Amino acid sequence: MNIAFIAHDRKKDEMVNFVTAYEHVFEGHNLYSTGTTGLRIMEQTNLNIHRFMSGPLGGDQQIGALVAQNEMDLIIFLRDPLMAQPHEPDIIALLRLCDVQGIPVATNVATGELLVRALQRGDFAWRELVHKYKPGEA
Ligand SMILES: O=C(CO)COP(=O)(O)O
Repeated sequence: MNIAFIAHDRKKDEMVNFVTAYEHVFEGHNLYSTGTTGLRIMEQTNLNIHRFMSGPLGGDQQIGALVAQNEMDLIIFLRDPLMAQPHEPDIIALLRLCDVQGIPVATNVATGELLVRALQRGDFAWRELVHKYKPGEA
């Protein structure tokens, strides 16, 4: 599965702890992140993550481009609900595209845990069908 990690600054420690706890689950998947989030996770784990630009510089939009193509299977996006972000429109756009494509997205650790356990159980197998039959393809 293609999985993306994104965390705002005051949520980065929480993200690192979360990914570390489930490192054994994530290690078998293709991992993506915004710039600084991915750096922090890679410093603390043995995971290999494809890092896009930092969020304020367009990283959310880069991940959004994969979502638009229905190529992202799961997004863990730990947003900071108590601090305004300069790139708020990019954040809203990414979440909107997740809803357009029906992509599972967790915006807090509690939901993240549920989705990761579902991933472990094989509940994401339907995404393989999505990858197989992309819109516009025969
Ligand atoms: O701002 C972000 C998401 O909106 C996260 O970006 P960084 O991972 O580069 O800090």
